[in-house]
Parts: sequence; structure tokens; C-alpha cells
Amino acid sequence: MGSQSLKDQYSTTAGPFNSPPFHTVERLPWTGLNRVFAAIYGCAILALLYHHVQTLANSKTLASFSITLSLLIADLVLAFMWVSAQAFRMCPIRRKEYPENLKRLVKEEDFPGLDVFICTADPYKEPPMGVVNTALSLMAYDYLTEKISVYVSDDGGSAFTLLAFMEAAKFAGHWLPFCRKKNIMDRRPDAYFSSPQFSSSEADEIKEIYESMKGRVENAMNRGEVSENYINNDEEREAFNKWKPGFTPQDHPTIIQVLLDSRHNKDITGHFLPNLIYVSRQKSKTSPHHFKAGALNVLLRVSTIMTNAPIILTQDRDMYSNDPGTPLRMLCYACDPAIQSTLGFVQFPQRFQGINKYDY
Ligand SMILES: O=c1ccn([C@@H]2O[C@H](COP(=O)(O)OP(=O)(O)O[C@H]3O[C@H](CO)[C@@H](O)[C@H](O)[C@H]3O)[C@@H](O)[C@H]2O)c(=O)[nH]1
Ligand SMILES: [Mn+2]
Repeated sequence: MGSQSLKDQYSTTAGPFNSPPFHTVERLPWTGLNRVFAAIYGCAILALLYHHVQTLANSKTLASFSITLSLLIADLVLAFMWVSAQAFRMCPIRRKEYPENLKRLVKEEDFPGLDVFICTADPYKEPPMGVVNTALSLMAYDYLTEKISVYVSDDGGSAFTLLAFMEAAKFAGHWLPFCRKKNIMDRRPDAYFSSPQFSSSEADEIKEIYESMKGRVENAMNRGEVSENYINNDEEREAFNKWKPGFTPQDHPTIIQVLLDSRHNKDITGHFLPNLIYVSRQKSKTSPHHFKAGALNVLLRVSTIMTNAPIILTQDRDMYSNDPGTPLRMLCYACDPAIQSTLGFVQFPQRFQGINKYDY
């Protein structure tokens, strides 16, 4: 990473201004064994390929020529796959961040703003409640809430997704202070409610609010419309009125709806809530929309005008953050002057759980 060689980074002992380090990187033991194994395996592959080439050169019939050629091609493909997988085994490392050291040098009020992007594309393949859960796990980060802005891009152009987020905006007022108070790690509500740590009368109350929100959204979806009894005020009515006849996911004007404004909206304990903005970009059958990349580009443009945070975090709708300290961990890299000027992005490892049958 950056101009520092990996070797220099291994010896990182001090952070900026000789403070304790913000992050360290350590080589994993037993790498030597991987390399020896790869060398032996590589020789075996080369010998096999050499054998195929020899047989090919000496083959006398068309049948043996074509069989050997197919074997050679197949083994070349397998060899390529094996070589590309070795990159991860040659120099495995473990990175560690020390947010406590960062907090000692940088005051919380001086942390940068954070614009969070979530994309969703289809309310039936990607149920709105799933996207809401993802968003809540990010809104509940351990970070000054008024510095967080969550932008949701809805390529499905669905009133149900907007309804789900209107409900989520209200639920956030209960969920965020609850997570803070209980210091919950998994801040995706449905993951928390199905975890063994979930048990207390307070948690039961929150679960009840969650279930009633979920019920309302799912009922509306089952009925196939957001009827009058889901709408609470004129502002909400005005938003849903944008779904005029002829509105389709592939052809409709832009909808941008601010659901939470961090300058005004507070949770039940009086803390400010993060910004929450619903965006469904304009679509037209005559111009390509470029899928997720197109959606992210639109969110970039919208967020630049609305909040323009120097840090952007993006997350697919089928993932969630299982560590509320993620923004601080990211800042451990972004605030390190030694790598800051060359740092483009920080990527966190993904852990796959509960993959559905379409995701293999
Ligand atoms: O027109 C589209 C299509 C997809 N998406 C979103 O893009 C994300 C990724 O789509 P998904 O169907 O989950 O694709 P996966 O194959 O699971 O995703 C992997 O592969 C994609 C590229 O194929 C990457 O963009 C993803 O980050 C990566 O997780 C999701 O949030 C979608 O809602 C849109 O916003 N608009
Ligand atoms: Mn996915």
C-alpha cells in the first residue's frame, strides 16, 4: 500500500507524530510451506503440460491428436486457475487497526463526514425489508450520527421500497439508541433478533416495533399497492403521488426523498439521527442505465450536492456491516499521513452467510 514497501510496513511500530500506531500489518506464519508446496505443484503441472506437448507432436492419428489437444487445453485452463489462486497464498498478511490510538490524536468532532451508498434493484428479488436491515446496520455505526448520510438507490423504482424506508426512518429512532445503550455488535435488526444474545423486556419491545413495521411493508406488498392507510401526512402523500400512471421501473422521472434530516430529526433519547435519503434515478428505455455502476454514479452526483462527505462507503443490499466500529477502522488508514496521499480505498473482508439458492 502506498509508497512504503510491505517490508517497511511489517516493522510499523509508531503512528503519526511518534504516537502508537493506527494500524499494523503482520505476515502470517507457515507461508514458507505454501511456497514449497506451490513450487512442487508447479513443477508437476509443467511436467504434465510437457508430456501433453510431446504426445501431441508424436501423435499419428487424428483421434489421438484431438484427444491430446483437448487434454492440453483443459490442463492449461486448470493450470491458469490454480496459478491465479496462488496469489492469495504467497504472502498472506493480517492487518490490525487501533481506533483507540486514533481517538487519542483526533477529536471525534473532527472526524470527516461519511456518505453511505446502498443500491437495490428489484423489490421482489431483493425484498425491501432486507435492504432496510442493511441500511439500519450502517445508520447505527459508532460514529457521530449527524456526520453519517445514508443514500439508498432504488433501481426498482418501487413505492414499496420507499414505504419500507419511511417506516425504517421511524424505527431508527428506537433502534439506534437501543444499539448504543446495549453496545450491540450485530446492528442488523433481523440478525440481532435471531441471535442468542437477544433477551430482555426492552429488546422484546423493540422487536415488537420492528415486527409491526415489517408487517406493514409486507402487507402493502401482498396487496400490491401503498393504500391511503399507510400514508401519514401530506409530505408522504406527495412522495407517493410521483408514481403516476405509466410509471415503470424502466421508464420514470427521478424521485429524491429526504426521509431523515440530521439537522432536525432526533431519536427517542434526543440524539440527532443520520441523514437518510431515498433516490430512484430517472430511467428511460432509450438510454442505457449501466446497472450498479450507473446507480453509484447517480448517488455520487446527488450526494455531492447534498452532503459532499470526503469519505464514501458503499455496500450491496444483500450485505450488512457486522462491526459498528468500521468507520473508525477505515479512518485508521485514511488518517495515516504516511499512506494518506496514495490511499484510494479500504476494503473490508466479506463473510458469506445464509446464501440463497440464486447466489451460488
Ligand atoms: O441494475 C442494477 C443491478 C444491480 N444493482 C445492485 O448491485 C448490487 C450487486 O448486485 P447483486 O445482484 O447482488 O450481484 P452479485 O453478483 O451478488 O454482486 C457481486 O457482483 C457484482 C458485479 O457483478 C458487484 O457489483 C457486487 O459488488 C458483487 O457483490 C446489488 O446491491 C444490486 O441491488 C443495481 O443497483 N442496479
Ligand atoms: Mn450480491
